[in-house]
Amino acid sequence: MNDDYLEVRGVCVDFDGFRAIDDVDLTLLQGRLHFLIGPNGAGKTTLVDAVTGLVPASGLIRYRNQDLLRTKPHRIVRSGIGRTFQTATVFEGLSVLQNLDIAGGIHRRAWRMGLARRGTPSYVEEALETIGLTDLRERPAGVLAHGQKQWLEIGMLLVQDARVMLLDEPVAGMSAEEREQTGDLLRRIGSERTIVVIEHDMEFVRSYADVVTVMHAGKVLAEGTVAEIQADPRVQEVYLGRTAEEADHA
Ligand SMILES: Nc1ncnc2c1ncn2[C@@H]1O[C@H](COP(=O)(O)OP(=O)(O)OP(=O)(O)O)[C@@H](O)[C@H]1O
Repeated sequence: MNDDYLEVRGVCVDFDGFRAIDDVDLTLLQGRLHFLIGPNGAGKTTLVDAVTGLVPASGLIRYRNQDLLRTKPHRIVRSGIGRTFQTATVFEGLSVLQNLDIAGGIHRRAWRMGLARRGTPSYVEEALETIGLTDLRERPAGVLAHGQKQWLEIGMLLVQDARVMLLDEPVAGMSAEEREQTGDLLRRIGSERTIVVIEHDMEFVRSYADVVTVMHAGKVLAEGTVAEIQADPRVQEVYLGRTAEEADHA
């Protein structure tokens, strides 16, 4: 196996004596769409916070032989790990292109020099193309549709050259069409990246997940394909049971 995977071993996060993440093990492989599901409060966002250095954690989180628990958040970004949050964090008053400029800060010098001579650098053009916003590049991000803002955020990770993308509920609030476009986008960019999606939308999980990890009360309850997860009685009890029942009545 190459070293392009994220390894989580025995990770714990405590908040004033409350154990929000409890001895979590995960191996996130490149080229698979990995989904993290579980009831509210299961610890999904906190786990992503631990990987990106936003909360202190114990245990081991390693990417490309780098120990992330001993790495500062901005260096974690530089080492190729990017994330989105539940609410979009684009700069609404700035254009799509300016948002990508800011996100590509690691490359900024090269771009500034390049801009004077050659216009928009190729990696920004590629990101615009990939997220489908080429024609909207001069638009203020604030006027974009909800789905387009989420795609811009993903574009911002692309220009950062994030090899690992941790996406917190990227399709929340999207129309069915936007969800499908997002799923296709994740498939395209996921073939050469490690992508982890926190998601509540089970229809979306069923359509796009290669691997699903179910969290409950800070622990990994189960891991497998959608079919394996759905057949697991422990998962049905804490989480999918409710969803499956709802699906039966739908
Ligand atoms: N900064 C914090 N201080 C104290 N407790 C926290 C903090 N952040 C999260 N928690 C608690 O940790 C637990 C896990 O929260 P987390 O947000 O990671 O869950 P989640 O699975 O992402 O839930 P949701 O699906 O609702 O987003 C919850 O009980 C939450 O209240």
